Parts: sequence; structure tokens; C-alpha cells
Amino acid sequence: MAIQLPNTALLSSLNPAARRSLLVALFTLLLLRGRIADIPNAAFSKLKTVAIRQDISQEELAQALQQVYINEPDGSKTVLVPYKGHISKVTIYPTSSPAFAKSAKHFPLIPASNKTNLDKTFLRQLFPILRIAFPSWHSKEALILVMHSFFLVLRTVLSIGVARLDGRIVRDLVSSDGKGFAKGIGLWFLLAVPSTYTNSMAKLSSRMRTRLTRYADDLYLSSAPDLRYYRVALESGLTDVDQYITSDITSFCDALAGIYGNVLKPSLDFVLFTSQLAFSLGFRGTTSLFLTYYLTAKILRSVTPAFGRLASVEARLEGEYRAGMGRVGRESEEIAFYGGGLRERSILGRAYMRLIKHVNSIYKIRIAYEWTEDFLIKYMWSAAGYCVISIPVFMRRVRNVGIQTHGPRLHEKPDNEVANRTESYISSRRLLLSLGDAGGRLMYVYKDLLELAGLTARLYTLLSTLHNLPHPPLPEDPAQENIVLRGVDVGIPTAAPQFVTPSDSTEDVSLSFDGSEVFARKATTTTVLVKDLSFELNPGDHLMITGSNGVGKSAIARVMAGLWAAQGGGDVKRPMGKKGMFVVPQRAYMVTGTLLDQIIYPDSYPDFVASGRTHEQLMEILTAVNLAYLPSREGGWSTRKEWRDVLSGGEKQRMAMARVFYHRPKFAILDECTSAVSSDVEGRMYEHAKSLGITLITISLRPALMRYHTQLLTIAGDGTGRWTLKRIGTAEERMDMDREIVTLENKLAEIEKWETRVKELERLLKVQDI
Ligand SMILES: Nc1ncnc2c1ncn2[C@@H]1O[C@H](COP(=O)(O)OP(=O)(O)OP(=O)(O)O)[C@@H](O)[C@H]1O
Repeated sequence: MAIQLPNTALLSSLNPAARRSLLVALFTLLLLRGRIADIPNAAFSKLKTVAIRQDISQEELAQALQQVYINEPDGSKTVLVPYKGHISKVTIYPTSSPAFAKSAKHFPLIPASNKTNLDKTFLRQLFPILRIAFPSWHSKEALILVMHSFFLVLRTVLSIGVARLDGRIVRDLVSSDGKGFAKGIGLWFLLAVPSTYTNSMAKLSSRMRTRLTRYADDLYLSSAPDLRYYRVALESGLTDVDQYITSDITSFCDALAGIYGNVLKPSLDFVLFTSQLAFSLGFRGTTSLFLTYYLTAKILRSVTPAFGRLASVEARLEGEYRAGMGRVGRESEEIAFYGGGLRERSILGRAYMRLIKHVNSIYKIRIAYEWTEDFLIKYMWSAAGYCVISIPVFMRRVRNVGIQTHGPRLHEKPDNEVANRTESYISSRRLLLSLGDAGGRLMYVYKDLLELAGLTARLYTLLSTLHNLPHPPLPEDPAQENIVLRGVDVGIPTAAPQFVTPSDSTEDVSLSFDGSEVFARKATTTTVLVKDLSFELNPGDHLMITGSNGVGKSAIARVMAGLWAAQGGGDVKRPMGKKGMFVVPQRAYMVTGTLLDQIIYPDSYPDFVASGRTHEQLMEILTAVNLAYLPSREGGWSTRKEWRDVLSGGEKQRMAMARVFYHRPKFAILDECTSAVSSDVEGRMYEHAKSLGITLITISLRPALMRYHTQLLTIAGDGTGRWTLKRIGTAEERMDMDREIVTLENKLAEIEKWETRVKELERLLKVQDI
């Protein structure tokens, strides 16, 4: 009995030399395939690298390191990345606003459900994400996908050749055909290498990750007026965005890339191997096989746990634990001063236990599921397969069992029935084992798909939440010269109605999985802190805002700066950009980077270079805030340090004032940002700001600062939201007030002396009593 595969007929029809050449060509192609997609890029980046290497000196290298990126005329940025002692350039095209507007319509808010299933919702969530990961059919990602698919198909086809060869080698062994056996072994080795070559989808995963991360970053870190990074938590309730962007995107891409390989290969194996077996097993055998598949799928489906939901909860708990760790790192000094290590450990320990308990429960569920799966697929399928193969043998029907060929072969020995039956048995058995393996992997795919559905739900939640945030306060008017507030209610923003399900409108609800916390946020009525606020500030109208703690002074600053929307139908007009209005908040923020970066923030080094400003001018600014010693003490302008820890509280506040002097805005809102600065330096900084023509809006509880202002806004703080606006007086009146303040401060300084005297007198009185 001769052996031949219908779909390898082409291979068999070739003469041995041609067949060998074809196999060698395939083998070479397989070895090179990982490189093919890289060639254009690798060659290109090599060329660029060489060009840079030839020109670059140490000084230029240092300069490039400080430069970080170059703004290109077409709006793109060329990022300079230090790599193996040279600088490699990566061009990044930021996602434009029209592109976001176009893709926003694919991300409507989908109400969360308690189940993550492979249903229409999953597809509705997956497709818009795929659109971002695969922007077009001729993108590099699509090319990689096509190439991987090609090699997957090739491997499957080769595995049928392996099954056939297996049978042939055993047949030659049984029939003592030494020459045929040696030939078979040679071919076996030749086929073994390409057949065992595994397909790595890691590259596709990393490319998808880059696309999705850039999209999410551009959307999240949007500039004014969107400010999604600021508004998302307050106005939608979505927290731990860092976990979504850094971890969930990666898991999603790995899962998606893995699923593709895990679906395509076993599906192909399944179809090809079943058709091979069906060819030899006949109608009865094939029907029995399909019955076995059907029963297995039914049983497994009924015992499959909600893997999607479990994956989603795991990602959320992971995010909470990670956020806790980040907080301790950030606030380490405060925690150390309070001696709060133990307390933090118990908080983090609790978060970790919640995570690990969940992970363990998944393992338990998974073990039970995998046990059932192994039993069904490895043992039940094999037993069913043996029975099906044995039918023709035991019934002694004259039938070609196994992989069939048509026509006699040159080396066939006509009477060798046992050898032929062995060959057929070995080939069929190998096919059955491969089929079992493919079936097992296909069953796993169901579980993987459920997990992918969970991750898809989380990623979709992030993107749809960011896309559907309420419209930002108001577009800025470039021609606006002054600040005008008309009938503004200042209140704390709450989650917009679209993020709250109707049933949650009055009660708190516990957080659930797959990002549904976004929808489960408690809706409350807005708390109005200041009612019907109206005033107009022109250049030179220095305003001081005062009132007791928590009355809403900083809230007014947030409304003026466009961070919070004006409520009560009020209207806010303000000058545009950081040249129009610059806010210095209570907590001084230090950016990652050089000493120079601290002064020019939020500008970057390329902006500094483009502005034509010099280091001498920066030195003058530092002198104005009494920080002139910093460049020499810290080793120059380009020193990089963790400035948050290096500078003292007062130094950080003075650095924040240096930023005001660098940007010279029309209006500067100073929100208790000089509380740690000594009063003489504070006074000098105020005078300097005014001499630069900056109009000051100060939020403070220190009456001593009143002298630098012309108007005083006092918030009543009695819960009514009332306020008063008064003129502080003429220059002469302010001088009088200054004098009175100095007198009062001198008197206050004597309090200690008087208290000591009172104590002395009390002591004397006690002595007389005895
Ligand atoms: N994001 C927020 N979510 C909930 N409540 C907030 C939020 N921001 C501020 N508040 C509340 O709004 C009220 C006013 O806050 P604001 O920061 O304006 O106070 P303030 O007058 O500047 O106080 P202080 O003098 O202590 O700085 C406070 O009760 C505060 O708890």
C-alpha cells in the first residue's frame, strides 16, 4: 500500500533533487522570516545612526541629552534617545485634534454589565481599539500579521508531512528496508527544524502597544482647555489611570497577539488533520470524531468560569496595590517624620492580600477547569481515536486505513500487509495526537478570549471615559486682556450624569469590576462654595482673596484658571495661555530634569533655546528670588537631580516664584505659595513681580501681604456662599496701614516678654500665700 497525502501531492510529484531544493529554500525562508519585516527600518536607523556617529562630539552629546526633542515644522517631534553611546532619533507624530474627534464617535459610553462575555459588546469594544492598533492595511503591524499568518500556515502543512514521514520510517523498519529507513531519517531531520520553529508574536504585541500607548497618552495628557489628566478623576470617577496605560495596554496587546497565533494554528491543524483522518476513517469514523468534539465542547463550556471578569478584577486590584506603593515612594519623607511605616505596611499589606487572595482563587478555579480539560482532551479524545482507528483493523475490512496514496510506489513490497498497516496506524495516531493537541489549544482559546474580553472592557472604559468627558469650561479668547467673572457660582464638580447609572443617583454603590466603577460613582448635588461671584480685574488691579480655611479660595483660582467649570450659569473671561495667566499652587511642584528645567517649567529646553533667553537672564531671576547660589552649589544648569528632595520647602516656593518671573504673565495667581518664605524675601519678590508689570492675585491668610494689593475679596465662610469685595485704599492709606501693621507686629513680638513677666508675678504671689 502506497502512502500519499492529497495536499502534499505536489511535493511528492517532484523529483528528489527538486524536492530537496524546495525544502532547503523553505528552511532558509523560515530562518530569515523574523528579519524580513525589520529590513527597511533597521537599515534606515543604521544609516541615521552612522550619520550621527560621524559628527557627534561629547559636548554635542551632552547638549542633545538636554535638548530631549526637536520641534519639527510639520508639528511632529524628533525625540533624541541616548542609545549605546550615541543618539538615535525617533520621530513622533502627535495625534491631532481632528483625528481624536473622528475616532471619538467609535467610543460611546457603554453601560457596564456584571458579565464579560464573548458577545456583541465585546466586539463593539474591540473593533475601535483594533482601529488604533492597525491604522491601515499597509501599516507595519498589518505586514507583520500577514507574515506571521503565512509562516503559521506553512508550519501546519509541514506537520502533515511529518506525520506521513513518521509512518514511512516505521514501515521501513518493520519491513527491514535499510535504505528507505536511512533516507527517511535524513528527511526527518530536514523537516524537524522548520517544523519546530515557533512563531513569536512578541514583536506584533510591542508594536500594538506603542500605537495604543501613544494614542492613550495623547488623549490623557491633553493640553488646555481639555486637561483630561486633571479632570478625569473628578468628573468621571475613573482612578488609577497609570495602571490602565502602563499595565493594561501591555496585557491587552500580549493577550491579543497570543490569541491570534493560538487561534489560527490550532484551527488550521484542526481542519487539516480532521480532513486527513476523515479521508481514511470513512463516514462512521468521522461522525464519531465530530460527536466527541461536540460533547467535549459542551462539557467544557458548562464548566468554564468567568475568566474575563476574573482578569478584569485582577487588573483593578493590581492597580490599587501599585498606586499604594507609588504613594509611599512619593510621600516617603512625610511618612518617615510621622513614623508611619507600620501603618503604611498594614495598608499595603491589605491591598496585597486582596490581590493575592483573588489570584489564588483564580488558580483554584483554573486547576479544576484544567483538570477537566486535560481529562477530556488528552484521554477521552485519545481513547475515542484509538477506537475509531481500530474499527477497520478488527473488522478486517480491506480498507486503506491512515494516510492514503494513489497508485503504486517504486519501493513497495506487495505482500507486506503488516508493514503497511503499521505505517497507516503510526500516521493516523500521530495525526490524532496532533488533533488532540490542537483541540486542547482551541479549548484554551475560549478561556484566553474571555480574559481578552476582560482586558478589552478595561481598555475601552479608559478610552471611552477620556473621550466622553464633559466639554471643558470655555474656549479662551486670545484678545482677552482682563479677567471678568459674572454671576459665577463656585462649586466642586461632580461626575457628569453620563457616568452615573440612574439607579445609583441617590446611594453609594460598591465598586465592581471591568472599569464599572466609572459608572458606579455616587451622584451628589453640587456643593456651592461661593455664590454669584462677580468682579472685573484690569492690569494693575492687584487682588487679595482671603477667608478662613476651606471656604473656597483655591476653588476660585481653579475657576479663574479654567480647571473647574463656572456653575450657576455664570461666565468667566480670562487672558489666554501662560503668558496671560500663570498659577502658582500651594504645593511647589518640581519637574524631572535639570536645574534649568525647574525655572523654565512648563517650557522645555528647545523652547528656551527658541526664546533667545540666556543663562545670564536666568541668573538674574534666581537672584531676585534669593537662589543665586544654586547653579554653583549644584554643579551647573544641566545638573539632574530629584529636585523635590534636594530643595527645601522655602527654596521650592522661591523656585516657583522664579517661574513667574521667567514667564512674565499678565496675571499671576499666587495661592499661598510663599507661606514658607521669610517675610523680607517674600516682600522683595512681590515688589519685583509688580515692577515687571505682573498683576497679582494672591490667596492668603496673612494680612501683611495686603499692602501689595489694591482690592480685597473676603469669603464669608458661614455656609451661605456670601462674599465682599473692597478697595484696600490709596497708596498713602496703605502706607498708614503698613505703619499700623508694623506697630502691631512689634507689639506681638513683645508677647513672650509679657508672658514671662506674668509667670514671674504668679510665682511671687504663690510665695506670699505660703
Ligand atoms: N477635588 C475635590 N473634591 C472634593 N472636595 C473638594 C475638592 N477640592 C476642594 N474640595 C473642598 O472644597 C472646599 C474648598 O476648598 P479650597 O481648596 O478652595 O479651600 P481654601 O479656601 O483654599 O482653603 P485653605 O485656606 O485651607 O487652602 C474644601 O472644603 C475642600 O475640602
